[in-house]
Amino acid sequence: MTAAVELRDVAKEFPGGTRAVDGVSLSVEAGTVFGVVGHSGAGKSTLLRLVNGLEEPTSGSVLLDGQDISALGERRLRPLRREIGMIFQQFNLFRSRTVLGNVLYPLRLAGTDRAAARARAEETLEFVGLAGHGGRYPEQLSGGQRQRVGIARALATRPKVLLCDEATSALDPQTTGEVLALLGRVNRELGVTILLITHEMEVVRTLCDRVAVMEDGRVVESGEVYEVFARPRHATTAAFVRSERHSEPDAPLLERLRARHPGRLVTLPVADGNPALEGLSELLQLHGVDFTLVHGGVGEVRGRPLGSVTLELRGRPAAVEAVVAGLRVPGPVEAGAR
Ligand SMILES: Nc1ncnc2c1ncn2[C@@H]1O[C@H](COP(=O)(O)OP(=O)(O)OP(=O)(O)O)[C@@H](O)[C@H]1O
Repeated sequence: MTAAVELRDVAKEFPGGTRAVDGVSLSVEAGTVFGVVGHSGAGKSTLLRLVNGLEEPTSGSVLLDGQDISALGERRLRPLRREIGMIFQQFNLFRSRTVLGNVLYPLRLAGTDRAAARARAEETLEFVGLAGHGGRYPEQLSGGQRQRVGIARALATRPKVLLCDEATSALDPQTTGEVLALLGRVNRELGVTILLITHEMEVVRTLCDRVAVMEDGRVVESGEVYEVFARPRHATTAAFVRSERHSEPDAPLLERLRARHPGRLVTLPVADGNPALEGLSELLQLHGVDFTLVHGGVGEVRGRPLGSVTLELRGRPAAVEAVVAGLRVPGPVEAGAR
C-alpha cells in the first residue's frame, strides 16, 4: 500500500548549521492519524514545512502519495499542494474577511466557479458546526469557533491530507476536546489522513493511531499509540507518557505515601498484555500478605486500559519479598519499592 505521506531519511540543515531535521524516516498510511510529539525546538514545525513543500530537504526525500515532491518543480508541485490542507495554532484566518470569505478563499484560488465554491463552502461550514455563521468576522468568534473556520478553510478543496500545527495548543481543555472530536470526524467521515505535530500527549491519546517522538531533529521512538503509551522504550517518550498517566506516583508523592504507609510500596502498571494483576490475590493469600490500595487509577487509551495501582504490602519480610518476586511485571515496576 502506498503511504499518503512518506519521509525517507530526510535532513534539513539551515544556514548556520542547525540540523532541524536529522535523518527522519516515517510513513503515514492513508486514512490514519499520525502524531509527532516533541519539546520546543525538536524539529516538528520544520518537518511539517518539509511535507507541505515550504522547505526543501537538504537530503532525503518527501513523498506524497508515492510522488517525490523534492524532485518536482513549483509548477508540478502546485496541484499536489491542493491535496494538502493545513491548520495552525493561531488559526491564521484573514481578519478582514468573513467566515464564509475565509472558507471561499482556497476555492477561488483553485479556480472553482462562484456558485460551486459557495455551495462547497457552506456545506463545509455545516460539517464543522458553523452553519449560519458565514457572515461573521473572526474576531466575533471564540477560539474554538475560529479553529473550526480554520478546519473548514483547510477542507474546502477536499484535500486528502490535513496537516495540523499545534492545532489545539491555544485552546482551553473543553474546547480542545471539541476540536479533537471534530478532527476525529474529519478522519473517519471524510477519510482524510491527518499528520499533526503537538507537545500535548492528550492530543495523541485521543486522536492518533500512530505516534513518533522527536528529539534534536531525530525520531527517537515511534509506533502504535497504545503500545508506545503502555511500554515506552525511550526516556523522552517515558517522560511524555508519564504526564498523561497521572496515576503513577512521582518522587514527592511517593515520599508522602511512604510517610503514611510503613509497609512495602509496589506500583503495578495496568495495561493489556500485562499479567501483573492476574493471580495477585492468590499470591497474597499463598504468602499470607495483606495489602492496602494507596494510590492509582486506570484510564483508557484508544479504547484499551492503561494506568497503575500502588499497593502497600504488609506481612513478614520474607513473605512480602516472595510476593514481590512472584509478581510477573515486565519492565520497571518497583517505582514504589524500597
Ligand atoms: N528558518 C530557520 N533558520 C534557522 N534555524 C531554524 C529555522 N527554523 C527552525 N530553525 C531551528 O531548527 C530547530 C527546530 O525548530 P522547529 O521550529 O522545527 O522545532 P519545533 O519542534 O517545531 O519547536 P516549536 O514547537 O518551538 O516550534 C530549532 O533549533 C530552530 O531554532
